[in-house]
Amino acid sequence: MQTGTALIYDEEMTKYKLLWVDPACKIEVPERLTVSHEALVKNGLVDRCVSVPVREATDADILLVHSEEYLEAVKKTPFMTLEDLMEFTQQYGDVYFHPNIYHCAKLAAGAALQLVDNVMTGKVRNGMALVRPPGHHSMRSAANGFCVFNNVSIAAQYAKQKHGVERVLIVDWDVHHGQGVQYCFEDDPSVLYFSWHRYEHQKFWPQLRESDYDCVGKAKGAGFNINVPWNKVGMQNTDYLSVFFHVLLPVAYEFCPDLVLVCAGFDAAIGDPEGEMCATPDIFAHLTHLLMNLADGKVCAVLEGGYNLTSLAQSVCQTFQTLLGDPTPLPVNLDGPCQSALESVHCVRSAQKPYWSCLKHAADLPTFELSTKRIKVVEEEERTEKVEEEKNTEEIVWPDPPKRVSPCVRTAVVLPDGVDCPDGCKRFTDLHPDPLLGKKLENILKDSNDSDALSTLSSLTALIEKMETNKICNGLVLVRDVSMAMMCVVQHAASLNKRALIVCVANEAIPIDLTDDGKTIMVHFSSKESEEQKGKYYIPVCLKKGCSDTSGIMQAVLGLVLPLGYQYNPDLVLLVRMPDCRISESVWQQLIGILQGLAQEHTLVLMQENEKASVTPSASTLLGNPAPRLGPLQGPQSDDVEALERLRQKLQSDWTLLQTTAPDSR
Ligand SMILES: NCCCNCCCCCC(=O)CS
Ligand SMILES: [Zn+2]
Repeated sequence: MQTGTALIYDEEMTKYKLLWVDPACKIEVPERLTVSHEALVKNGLVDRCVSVPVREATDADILLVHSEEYLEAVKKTPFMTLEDLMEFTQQYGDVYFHPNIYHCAKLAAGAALQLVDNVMTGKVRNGMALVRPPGHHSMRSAANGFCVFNNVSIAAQYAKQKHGVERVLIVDWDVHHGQGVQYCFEDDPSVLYFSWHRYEHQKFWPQLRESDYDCVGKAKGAGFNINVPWNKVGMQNTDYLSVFFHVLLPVAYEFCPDLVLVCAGFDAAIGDPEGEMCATPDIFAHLTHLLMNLADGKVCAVLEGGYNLTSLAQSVCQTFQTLLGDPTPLPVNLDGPCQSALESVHCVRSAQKPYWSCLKHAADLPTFELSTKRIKVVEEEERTEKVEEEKNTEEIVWPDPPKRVSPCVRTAVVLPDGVDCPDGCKRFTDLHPDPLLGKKLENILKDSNDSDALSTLSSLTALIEKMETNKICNGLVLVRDVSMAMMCVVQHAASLNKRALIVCVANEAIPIDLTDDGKTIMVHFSSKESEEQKGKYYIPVCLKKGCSDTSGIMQAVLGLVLPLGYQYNPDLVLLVRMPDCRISESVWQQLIGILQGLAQEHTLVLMQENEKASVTPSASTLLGNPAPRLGPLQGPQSDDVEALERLRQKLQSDWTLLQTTAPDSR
């Protein structure tokens, strides 16, 4: 299995800067790279990465995206006087040139290509390039928004041409719309471009009509361009996650990319003068994690924006730690998305509905949107350049991201004799069995002197305690009686006052009486409608075709289990696979991989002891290896979707992160 995270950085890219007065450009400073790299050094992350050298992009590389006349023009800048540089700059918007910027722009693009080469040839699993100048605003024949060459667009074309990549997903989490990327691929169905961006109904830079949610791509590329406008500032972690759960991830899994490129701009983080958002740096740990089970883990992040040097450095470290496989931090107290974010999610899903089967049941455009659409057209004429007032975001403070310590044992296993311990795992036995355990579990144990059941259960309970004290990250346990073991875990977690999220894949309904006390929440996948409607903590997901229905499961995991799980914020995730369920191995691995974003990766996998064939694949994913791709997903069954939507309607007043439509409260 491929491992290793590439870090691509060269201090040469710090050797250009603004040589004259220009308020719009003064935030793009060399210190952006130095503080990021220094933070990586300070946190011991550079030593854990594979350092890959930069290279200069060749003319041929650059001509994959840019025109010859533009390249020839930029080639002249190293020999220009200051006056010439200022005059040359005038023809473009919100960008500046410098005698050394052409060299640095070739290195920035070349760094992205080095990253693609190393990931595609399997020298590393994933990585990030720390570069400047950024790229996503530059266009075929124009520099723009601090960008000279479109680093990520060049990397996408290069990956297709040199490595035969057929489908590239570009996730642009920078707070600005990468219009240069959109223009490059808007009629290209092999490159799915996703961007969220501060928009404020076209009042925010670059004030383009084509940045709105209804610009979905052109001709064959229709549906392969996804714009999520933020029409207000102050967006928080929950707003970002809501868009990943209800827009990006369902489409990304349906698209099933061979490669994921990230326009990793951190001006979307709190404290940034451009974005003026409120999402904290640790959110990038989760956004990165949520992409790492796509494309067999082939994720290449390339730095774009990010102008608050504190939040930039913290966000870069959060991203690298997740690429390296460190446990994600707890997603603390997420409330639901704000009204404006919800409207954007609603509008994007309805605009993309014709193109993606995962969205075929999405709601239509909210009525108010149709009316404001006309109003917006009217405002078009009135649009005036907003006067740039100095943003005093320097005063904003936020807590340091939590330490993310990897337990010394990543994956512990409790297996019957005769089942080998998978490489990288540690066989676990309870060294100090609790003599009273039989008594404590008598309500669960049918036969309290069933010695090996008792020993398994005591290992199970001891394993949970080792996870809760962060000695062990996650675990895999094979038992004879899965239901009984599950009840034991539920009871033990409750006794430790730990909140458990249980995801149970079965075929039949299972005998379990969950106390509705909120200490445990269970999502139960089965092929049978469960007659009793239990409280808000027991969520039956019925799939007509049962757990063999890949797209049905994935639709529910991404659109229901993830939002629920992130909002519930458990200390422990228990994944239970009932013997009768027919889930496919790779879907099971996706489930394990995706849900590791919760509970600081304290995932406990519970299976029947005869599922020996599943031990190695389950352990592989628990060890942090990416789950295998599922292939492009078909649409889920209509009646399953309708059942899921009924469930959403019922739950979303309690679990607001489940919402996908804005109440028509205009
Ligand atoms: N004429 C009004 C100026 C408005 N500011 C422009 C800032 C461009 C930002 C580009 C960027 O951050 C790349 S990620
Ligand atoms: Zn930006």
